[in-house]
Amino acid sequence: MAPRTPTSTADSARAADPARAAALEVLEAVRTRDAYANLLLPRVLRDRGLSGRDAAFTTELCYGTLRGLGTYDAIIAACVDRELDAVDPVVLDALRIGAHQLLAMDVPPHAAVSTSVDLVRSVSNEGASRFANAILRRVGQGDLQAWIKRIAPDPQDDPEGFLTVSRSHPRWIVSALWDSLQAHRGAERAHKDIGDLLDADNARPGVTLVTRPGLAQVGDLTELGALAGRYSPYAAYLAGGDPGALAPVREGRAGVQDEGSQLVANALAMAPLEGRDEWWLDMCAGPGGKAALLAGLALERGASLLANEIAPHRAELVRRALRGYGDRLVGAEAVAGTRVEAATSAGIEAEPDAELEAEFVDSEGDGGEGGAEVTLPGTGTLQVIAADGIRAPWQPGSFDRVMLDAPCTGLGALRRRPESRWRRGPEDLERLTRVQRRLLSSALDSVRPGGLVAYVTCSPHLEETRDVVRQVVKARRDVERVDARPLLPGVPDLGGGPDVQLWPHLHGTDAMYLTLLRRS
Ligand SMILES: C[S@@+](CC[C@H](N)C(=O)[O-])C[C@H]1O[C@@H](n2cnc3c(N)ncnc32)[C@H](O)[C@@H]1O
Repeated sequence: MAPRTPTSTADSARAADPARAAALEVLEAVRTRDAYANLLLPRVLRDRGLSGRDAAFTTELCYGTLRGLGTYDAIIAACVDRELDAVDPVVLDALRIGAHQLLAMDVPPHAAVSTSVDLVRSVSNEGASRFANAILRRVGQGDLQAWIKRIAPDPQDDPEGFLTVSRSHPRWIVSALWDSLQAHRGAERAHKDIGDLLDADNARPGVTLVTRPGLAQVGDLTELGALAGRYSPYAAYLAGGDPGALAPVREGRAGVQDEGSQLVANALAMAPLEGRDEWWLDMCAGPGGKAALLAGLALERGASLLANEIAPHRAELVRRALRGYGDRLVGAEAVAGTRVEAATSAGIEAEPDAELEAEFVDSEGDGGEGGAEVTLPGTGTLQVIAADGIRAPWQPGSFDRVMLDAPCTGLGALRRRPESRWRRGPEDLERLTRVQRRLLSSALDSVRPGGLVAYVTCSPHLEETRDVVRQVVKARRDVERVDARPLLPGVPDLGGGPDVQLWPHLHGTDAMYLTLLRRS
C-alpha cells in the first residue's frame, strides 16, 4: 500500500462523515497517545459540534469498537492477505470502525462500507480506500456469530481461546477472571458464569448516582427522574442525559459513583467498632468518590476524615469532590518532606465528579518512616493531604477506620474503560501487588488496636485481592478477618466470605473486592 499523505487524522478526517471521523480521531489518539476514550470523546464531540443522536452514534462507534477490538481484529485478519501489523494503523482503525457497524450495529451494510471507505480516503489515498472496500465487503459476508464459528477455537478444546476471540478479551484476562470466579463461586458456577461476566464487560454501563449523606437524599434524585438504587441506600440510576445537568450533582450534594464503590465504603462505615470512633482515614482517596461518601457518613456521627492521595492533582480532585461540605473542609496541603511521585492519570481534570480511578500506581515509596508531620483534623472536619501512604506522615495507630482503596489493574471496571483491557499486561501485577502489600501494611499500622481496615480493589484478580491479604495477614500477629457479607445487607450472591467479591453480571456493579480486617 502506498504511504498515506502525512496530515493529521483530526484535520483530514474532517472531510468525511463527522461522526465517523470523530470516532477515528479518538481511536487514533487512544492508540498513539494512550488517551482515555471517556475523557477525550467529550472534547472531540464539542470540538466537532456533534450533539444528540450524532454524539450518541459516535460514542457507540468509539466504545463499541474499542471493546470489540479483539474480535474485530481476528475477523479482519481472516480477510487480509498479510499480517495486521503491515496494515497502515489508521486504515486498520477505520476497518475496525467499519467492522463494528457491520457486525454489531443497525447500520445498513452498504452505508457501513461506503462511509468507511470515504473515511479511509480522507486520511490516506485511493489505493488504501480500494483496499478497505475489498476487506469490508469480505467482513460483511458473515454475521458476528458466523465469523466466530469460523475463526474462534473450538470451545470444547480451548474454552479460554474461544472466549478470548468471541468475547474480545485478552487471554490472560479471561484466565484471571475465570480463576477468580472459580475461587469465589466454585468451578461449576464459574464455568457457567464466565461468558456472562465477559458479556457484562462488553455492555455499556448505566450511570449510577450517589447522594452525599447529610446533603441530599435519594428522593432528591428520583424527583428528577432517576430510579432508586437496588442495594446502596445512597444510589440512584440515571436513565439518560448528562448527570452534570442535575442540580444536586452540580452543587456537590450528589455525584456519579458505581454502586459497588458505594457498598464497600458503606460497609466500612457500618462495621461494628468498640470504643472510639472519631478518626477516619481514606488512604488512597483520589479522585474522591469514596472519600465523599465516607465524609458524609463520618460527619453524621461527629467523626473526622483525613483524605490522603499521593498525586497532588488528584488530591485537588478529592477537595472538589468534598466541596459540598463547605466549611467542614479545613484545608489541603502537600505534606512537606514526603516524596510524592506523580501518578499517571491523563486528563482527569475533565471529569472531577466521575468515578474515575487511577490507572496505575506510581508510588515507589521505600517503605521507610514518613514521620508524624500531620496533625489530625479537628472534630467533625474533613482534610485533604497529598502524601505517600506507604511513608505515612501521621502517627501510627491514629485512626479508628481506614479505607484502603488500593491502586490496581482495574480489571473489575473494564466495562467503563473500553480501551483498558488492551493496555494492561500480566507484567503489571508484580509492581502493583508489591505496592498493594506495602499500602495494606501501612494501613494496618495506621489503625488503632480494635480499629478496622477495609482493603478494596476494583479488580477481582486473585493476586491483587486474596493473595495480597493472605500475605500481609500471615506476616502479622495483630490482625483478624471480619466477615464483610452482613455489612452489605440485601445484596445476594456474596459467596462463602469472609471477603466480598461483587460482579458486573450478578450485581450490576463493577467487580469490586472488599476484605475487612480488625487490628487486635
Ligand atoms: C483506586 S484509586 C482510588 C479511588 C478512590 N478511592 C475513589 O473512590 O475515588 C487509587 C488511588 O491511589 C493513589 N495512590 C497510588 N499510590 C499511592 C500511595 N503510595 N499513597 C497514596 N495514594 C496512592 C492513586 O494515585 C489513585 O488515585
